[in-house]
Amino acid sequence: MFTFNNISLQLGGNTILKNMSGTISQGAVTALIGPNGSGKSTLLSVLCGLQQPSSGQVSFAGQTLESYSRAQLAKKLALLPQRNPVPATLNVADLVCFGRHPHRPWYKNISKQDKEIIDWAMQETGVKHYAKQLLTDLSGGELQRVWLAMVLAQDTEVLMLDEPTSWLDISHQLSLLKIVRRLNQKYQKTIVWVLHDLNQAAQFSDQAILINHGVIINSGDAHSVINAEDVSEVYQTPVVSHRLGQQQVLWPEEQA
Ligand SMILES: Nc1ncnc2c1ncn2[C@@H]1O[C@H](COP(=O)(O)OP(=O)(O)OP(=O)(O)O)[C@@H](O)[C@H]1O
Repeated sequence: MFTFNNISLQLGGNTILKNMSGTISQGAVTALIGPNGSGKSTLLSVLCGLQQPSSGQVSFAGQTLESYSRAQLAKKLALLPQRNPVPATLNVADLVCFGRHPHRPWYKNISKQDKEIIDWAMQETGVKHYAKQLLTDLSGGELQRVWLAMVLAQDTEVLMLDEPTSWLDISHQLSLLKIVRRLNQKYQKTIVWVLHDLNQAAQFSDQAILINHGVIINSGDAHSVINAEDVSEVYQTPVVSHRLGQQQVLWPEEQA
Protein backbone atom coordinates (compact mmCIF):
# COMPACT_ATOMS: atom_id res chain seq x y z
CA MET A 1 0.00 0.00 0.00
CA PHE A 2 2.86 2.36 0.91
CA THR A 3 6.33 2.12 -0.55
CA PHE A 4 9.01 4.56 0.50
CA ASN A 5 12.44 4.74 -1.04
CA ASN A 6 15.48 6.43 0.46
CA ILE A 7 13.51 9.10 2.27
CA SER A 8 15.45 11.63 4.30
CA LEU A 9 14.16 14.68 6.11
CA GLN A 10 16.07 17.64 7.51
CA LEU A 11 14.41 19.86 10.11
CA GLY A 12 16.00 22.73 12.01
CA GLY A 13 19.45 21.78 10.75
CA ASN A 14 19.14 18.14 11.91
CA THR A 15 18.58 15.05 9.82
CA ILE A 16 15.50 13.49 11.42
CA LEU A 17 14.88 10.68 8.91
CA LYS A 18 17.91 9.07 7.28
CA ASN A 19 17.62 7.19 4.03
CA MET A 20 14.58 5.17 5.03
CA SER A 21 13.17 2.54 2.68
CA GLY A 22 10.35 0.10 3.27
CA THR A 23 6.80 -1.00 2.58
CA ILE A 24 3.53 -1.06 4.46
CA SER A 25 1.17 -3.80 3.36
CA GLN A 26 -2.47 -3.26 2.50
CA GLY A 27 -4.83 -4.74 5.08
CA ALA A 28 -2.08 -5.20 7.66
CA VAL A 29 -1.59 -3.65 11.08
CA THR A 30 1.89 -2.11 11.16
CA ALA A 31 3.50 -0.75 14.32
CA LEU A 32 6.17 1.95 14.21
CA ILE A 33 8.31 1.41 17.29
CA GLY A 34 11.47 2.96 18.68
CA PRO A 35 12.70 5.16 21.52
CA ASN A 36 11.46 8.71 22.17
CA GLY A 37 12.67 11.10 19.50
CA SER A 38 13.66 8.33 17.07
CA GLY A 39 11.47 9.67 14.24
CA LYS A 40 8.23 7.63 14.43
CA SER A 41 5.78 10.57 14.35
CA THR A 42 7.85 12.25 11.67
CA LEU A 43 7.72 9.14 9.48
CA LEU A 44 3.96 8.95 10.02
CA SER A 45 3.52 12.57 8.93
CA VAL A 46 5.67 11.99 5.83
CA LEU A 47 3.63 8.89 4.94
CA CYS A 48 0.39 10.83 5.08
CA GLY A 49 1.78 13.76 3.10
CA LEU A 50 1.83 16.34 5.90
CA GLN A 51 5.59 16.76 5.57
CA GLN A 52 7.60 16.51 2.38
CA PRO A 53 10.80 14.48 2.60
CA SER A 54 13.95 16.42 1.69
CA SER A 55 14.85 13.55 -0.64
CA GLY A 56 13.42 10.21 -1.64
CA GLN A 57 9.90 9.24 -2.59
CA VAL A 58 6.72 7.89 -0.99
CA SER A 59 4.16 6.00 -3.06
CA PHE A 60 0.64 5.14 -1.98
CA ALA A 61 -1.47 2.59 -3.88
CA GLY A 62 1.00 2.67 -6.78
CA GLN A 63 1.12 6.46 -7.23
CA THR A 64 3.52 8.98 -5.77
CA LEU A 65 2.09 10.87 -2.82
CA GLU A 66 2.59 14.22 -4.61
CA SER A 67 0.30 13.08 -7.41
CA TYR A 68 -2.66 13.19 -5.00
CA SER A 69 -4.31 16.45 -3.97
CA ARG A 70 -4.79 17.09 -0.24
CA ALA A 71 -8.52 16.53 -0.71
CA GLN A 72 -7.92 13.18 -2.40
CA LEU A 73 -5.54 12.05 0.35
CA ALA A 74 -8.03 13.04 3.07
CA LYS A 75 -10.48 10.54 1.56
CA LYS A 76 -7.88 7.79 1.70
CA LEU A 77 -5.78 8.39 4.80
CA ALA A 78 -6.98 9.46 8.25
CA LEU A 79 -4.46 10.57 10.88
CA LEU A 80 -5.04 10.71 14.62
CA PRO A 81 -2.16 12.86 15.94
CA GLN A 82 -0.46 12.30 19.27
CA ARG A 83 -1.92 15.38 20.96
CA ASN A 84 -5.37 16.73 20.25
CA PRO A 85 -6.76 19.90 21.83
CA VAL A 86 -10.28 19.32 23.20
CA PRO A 87 -12.78 21.84 21.82
CA ALA A 88 -14.72 22.86 24.95
CA THR A 89 -18.09 23.58 23.38
CA LEU A 90 -18.48 20.43 21.29
CA ASN A 91 -20.29 17.23 22.14
CA VAL A 92 -19.28 13.74 21.00
CA ALA A 93 -21.47 13.62 17.88
CA ASP A 94 -20.24 17.10 16.81
CA LEU A 95 -16.62 15.97 16.92
CA VAL A 96 -17.28 12.71 15.08
CA CYS A 97 -19.09 14.78 12.43
CA PHE A 98 -15.77 16.57 11.68
CA GLY A 99 -14.57 13.27 10.22
CA ARG A 100 -17.00 13.81 7.31
CA HIS A 101 -15.39 17.10 6.20
CA PRO A 102 -13.30 15.63 3.36
CA HIS A 103 -16.47 14.12 1.88
CA ARG A 104 -18.74 17.17 1.73
CA PRO A 105 -18.39 20.78 0.60
CA TRP A 106 -18.31 23.24 3.55
CA TYR A 107 -21.53 24.91 2.44
CA LYS A 108 -23.57 21.70 2.49
CA ASN A 109 -25.38 20.23 5.48
CA ILE A 110 -24.63 16.68 6.45
CA SER A 111 -26.45 14.18 4.27
CA LYS A 112 -28.36 11.03 5.26
CA GLN A 113 -25.28 9.02 4.25
CA ASP A 114 -23.01 11.21 6.43
CA LYS A 115 -25.37 10.62 9.36
CA GLU A 116 -25.31 6.87 8.80
CA ILE A 117 -21.50 6.81 8.72
CA ILE A 118 -21.25 8.98 11.86
CA ASP A 119 -23.67 6.62 13.59
CA TRP A 120 -21.71 3.59 12.41
CA ALA A 121 -18.39 5.08 13.59
CA MET A 122 -19.84 5.83 17.05
CA GLN A 123 -21.35 2.34 17.24
CA GLU A 124 -18.07 0.60 16.26
CA THR A 125 -16.07 2.51 18.84
CA GLY A 126 -18.65 2.16 21.62
CA VAL A 127 -19.32 5.89 22.11
CA LYS A 128 -22.87 6.11 20.78
CA HIS A 129 -24.53 6.05 24.18
CA TYR A 130 -22.84 9.32 25.14
CA ALA A 131 -23.23 11.03 21.75
CA LYS A 132 -24.74 14.17 23.30
CA GLN A 133 -22.23 14.51 26.12
CA LEU A 134 -19.76 17.40 26.08
CA LEU A 135 -16.17 16.37 25.30
CA THR A 136 -14.96 18.15 28.42
CA ASP A 137 -17.14 15.85 30.55
CA LEU A 138 -15.50 12.64 29.31
CA SER A 139 -12.71 10.59 30.88
CA GLY A 140 -9.42 10.22 28.99
CA GLY A 141 -10.33 6.70 27.83
CA GLU A 142 -13.79 7.73 26.62
CA LEU A 143 -12.33 10.75 24.84
CA GLN A 144 -9.71 8.68 23.05
CA ARG A 145 -12.45 6.42 21.66
CA VAL A 146 -14.29 9.52 20.41
CA TRP A 147 -11.17 10.69 18.53
CA LEU A 148 -10.98 7.22 17.02
CA ALA A 149 -14.65 7.49 16.02
CA MET A 150 -13.86 10.80 14.31
CA VAL A 151 -11.08 9.36 12.15
CA LEU A 152 -13.23 6.30 11.45
CA ALA A 153 -16.03 8.58 10.21
CA GLN A 154 -13.54 9.86 7.62
CA ASP A 155 -14.20 6.48 6.00
CA THR A 156 -10.66 5.95 4.69
CA GLU A 157 -8.82 2.78 3.72
CA VAL A 158 -5.97 3.65 6.07
CA LEU A 159 -6.00 4.73 9.72
CA MET A 160 -2.78 6.24 11.06
CA LEU A 161 -2.76 6.45 14.84
CA ASP A 162 0.01 8.16 16.76
CA GLU A 163 0.24 6.69 20.27
CA PRO A 164 -3.51 6.07 20.57
CA THR A 165 -3.14 4.34 23.95
CA SER A 166 -1.06 7.00 25.73
CA TRP A 167 -2.53 8.14 29.03
CA LEU A 168 -5.00 5.24 29.14
CA ASP A 169 -5.19 2.68 31.93
CA ILE A 170 -4.58 -0.96 31.04
CA SER A 171 -8.26 -1.74 30.59
CA HIS A 172 -8.86 1.22 28.25
CA GLN A 173 -5.62 0.46 26.40
CA LEU A 174 -6.77 -3.09 25.69
CA SER A 175 -10.25 -1.96 24.76
CA LEU A 176 -8.84 0.50 22.19
CA LEU A 177 -6.31 -1.99 20.81
CA LYS A 178 -9.09 -4.56 20.35
CA ILE A 179 -11.40 -2.05 18.66
CA VAL A 180 -8.66 -1.15 16.16
CA ARG A 181 -7.84 -4.82 15.54
CA ARG A 182 -11.52 -5.53 14.91
CA LEU A 183 -11.74 -2.61 12.46
CA ASN A 184 -8.79 -4.13 10.64
CA GLN A 185 -10.27 -7.63 10.54
CA LYS A 186 -13.90 -6.71 9.88
CA TYR A 187 -13.41 -3.88 7.37
CA GLN A 188 -9.88 -4.65 6.09
CA LYS A 189 -8.68 -1.23 7.27
CA THR A 190 -4.94 -0.80 6.89
CA ILE A 191 -3.59 0.37 10.23
CA VAL A 192 -0.31 2.17 10.89
CA TRP A 193 0.18 3.03 14.52
CA VAL A 194 2.88 4.23 16.85
CA LEU A 195 2.91 2.18 20.06
CA HIS A 196 5.30 2.36 22.99
CA ASP A 197 4.29 -0.87 24.71
CA LEU A 198 6.33 -3.42 22.78
CA ASN A 199 4.38 -6.44 24.02
CA GLN A 200 1.13 -4.86 22.94
CA ALA A 201 2.71 -3.90 19.62
CA ALA A 202 3.75 -7.53 19.04
CA GLN A 203 0.39 -8.91 20.13
CA PHE A 204 -1.84 -6.56 18.12
CA SER A 205 0.25 -5.91 14.97
CA ASP A 206 1.15 -8.02 11.96
CA GLN A 207 4.22 -6.03 10.97
CA ALA A 208 6.63 -3.74 12.79
CA ILE A 209 9.23 -1.17 11.81
CA LEU A 210 11.91 -0.56 14.44
CA ILE A 211 13.44 2.91 14.23
CA ASN A 212 16.40 4.43 16.05
CA HIS A 213 17.95 7.88 15.47
CA GLY A 214 15.98 8.26 12.23
CA VAL A 215 17.20 4.95 10.79
CA ILE A 216 15.17 1.79 10.20
CA ILE A 217 16.92 -0.93 12.18
CA ASN A 218 14.62 -3.78 11.21
CA SER A 219 11.21 -4.37 9.66
CA GLY A 220 8.93 -7.32 8.94
CA ASP A 221 6.83 -9.74 10.97
CA ALA A 222 6.07 -8.03 14.32
CA HIS A 223 7.11 -10.98 16.47
CA SER A 224 10.46 -11.28 14.69
CA VAL A 225 11.23 -7.56 14.72
CA ILE A 226 10.34 -7.15 18.40
CA ASN A 227 13.05 -9.44 19.71
CA ALA A 228 15.06 -9.18 22.93
CA GLU A 229 18.40 -8.61 21.23
CA ASP A 230 17.39 -5.70 18.99
CA VAL A 231 15.17 -4.13 21.67
CA SER A 232 17.96 -4.28 24.27
CA GLU A 233 20.35 -2.67 21.81
CA VAL A 234 18.04 0.04 20.47
CA TYR A 235 16.50 1.05 23.81
CA GLN A 236 19.81 0.62 25.66
CA THR A 237 17.87 -1.42 28.22
CA PRO A 238 18.53 -5.13 28.70
CA VAL A 239 15.34 -7.15 28.18
CA VAL A 240 14.76 -10.88 28.07
CA SER A 241 12.08 -12.88 26.33
CA HIS A 242 9.76 -15.09 28.41
CA ARG A 243 7.07 -17.52 27.36
CA LEU A 244 3.76 -16.53 28.92
CA GLY A 245 0.93 -18.88 27.95
CA GLN A 246 0.75 -18.78 24.16
CA GLN A 247 2.84 -15.65 23.92
CA GLN A 248 6.44 -14.58 24.02
CA VAL A 249 6.81 -11.39 26.07
CA LEU A 250 9.73 -9.05 26.64
CA TRP A 251 10.61 -8.15 30.18
CA PRO A 252 13.40 -5.98 31.62
CA GLU A 253 16.31 -8.19 32.66
CA GLU A 254 16.70 -8.43 36.40
CA GLN A 255 19.60 -6.32 37.57
CA ALA A 256 21.78 -7.46 40.45
N1 LIG B 1 9.77 20.73 13.36
C1 LIG B 1 10.87 20.24 13.91
N2 LIG B 1 12.04 20.93 13.91
C2 LIG B 1 13.16 20.40 14.44
N3 LIG B 1 13.23 19.17 15.00
C3 LIG B 1 12.11 18.45 15.01
C4 LIG B 1 10.87 18.92 14.48
N4 LIG B 1 9.94 17.96 14.63
C5 LIG B 1 10.54 16.93 15.25
N5 LIG B 1 11.84 17.22 15.48
C6 LIG B 1 12.83 16.34 16.12
O1 LIG B 1 12.85 15.14 15.38
C7 LIG B 1 13.12 14.04 16.23
C8 LIG B 1 12.08 12.97 15.99
O2 LIG B 1 10.83 13.45 16.45
P1 LIG B 1 9.53 12.53 16.41
O3 LIG B 1 8.42 13.31 17.03
O4 LIG B 1 9.34 12.01 15.04
O5 LIG B 1 9.99 11.33 17.37
P2 LIG B 1 9.14 10.14 17.95
O6 LIG B 1 9.92 8.90 17.68
O7 LIG B 1 7.74 10.18 17.46
O8 LIG B 1 9.21 10.48 19.50
P3 LIG B 1 8.21 10.20 20.74
O9 LIG B 1 8.20 8.73 20.98
O10 LIG B 1 8.88 10.95 21.87
O11 LIG B 1 6.88 10.77 20.40
C9 LIG B 1 13.12 14.59 17.65
O12 LIG B 1 14.46 14.75 18.07
C10 LIG B 1 12.44 15.94 17.52
O13 LIG B 1 12.93 16.85 18.47
